[in-house]
Amino acid sequence: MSTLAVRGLTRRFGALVVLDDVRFQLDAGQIAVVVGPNGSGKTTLLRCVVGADRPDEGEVLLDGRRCDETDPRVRAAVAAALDDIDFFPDLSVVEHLELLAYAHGGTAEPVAEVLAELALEPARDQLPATLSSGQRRRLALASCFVRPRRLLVLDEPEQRLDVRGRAWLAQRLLREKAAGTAVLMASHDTELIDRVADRRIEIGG
Ligand SMILES: Nc1ncnc2c1ncn2[C@@H]1O[C@H](COP(=O)(O)OP(=O)(O)OP(=O)(O)O)[C@@H](O)[C@H]1O
Repeated sequence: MSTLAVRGLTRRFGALVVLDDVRFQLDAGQIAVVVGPNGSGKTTLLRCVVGADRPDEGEVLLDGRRCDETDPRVRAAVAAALDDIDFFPDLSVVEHLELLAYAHGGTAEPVAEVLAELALEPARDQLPATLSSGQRRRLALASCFVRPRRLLVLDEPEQRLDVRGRAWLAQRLLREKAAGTAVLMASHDTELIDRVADRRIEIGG
């Protein structure tokens, strides 16, 4: 059974049909990259997959069950970094990561490594309001990697990463794949896509 199955997904905003009968499957250890021009609906597709937006038609199945973000099993399995990440204003970087790890049934063990990988160690005790936009993006990514996950959903994870960060990202995604995580991501970075993608899901254009 596929980790993720998307069937007949359609999303309209007024007269604008953004997603039109999108369908695909994603197995454990596969990386699928959603590609398409600006405004083609990549973010909308990812939002529908994680339950942050509701499709007008179609369904999203996780392990054969309808994906509902209020289902604890779904929330335990899906780690996502989309655009709209909010942080608790009074928790530091390291406190966020530890909280997320524990909240999803993990331990704080991965936190030190993830802080180092994402160059967040110097900011570990800062509050979110004091972070640069790049550090906020990296904290959003870090939030996915400190917790248990079987499906990872990332919206343009290359954004605001420098050359070293992008090299790290490719390696990290390949490690996710090797560990059996299913990865669904949107990206405009052709080099990254060529390195990691098992499959391209083309929408729009
Ligand atoms: N809540 C909304 N209400 C109305 N229109 C919306 C809404 N969300 C998205 N859209 C429209 O849907 C289209 C697809 O947007 P989306 O953000 O999914 O594209 P994208 O492929 O991720 O774009 P980009 O590559 O620029 O990030 C755009 O025309 C956008 O304006």
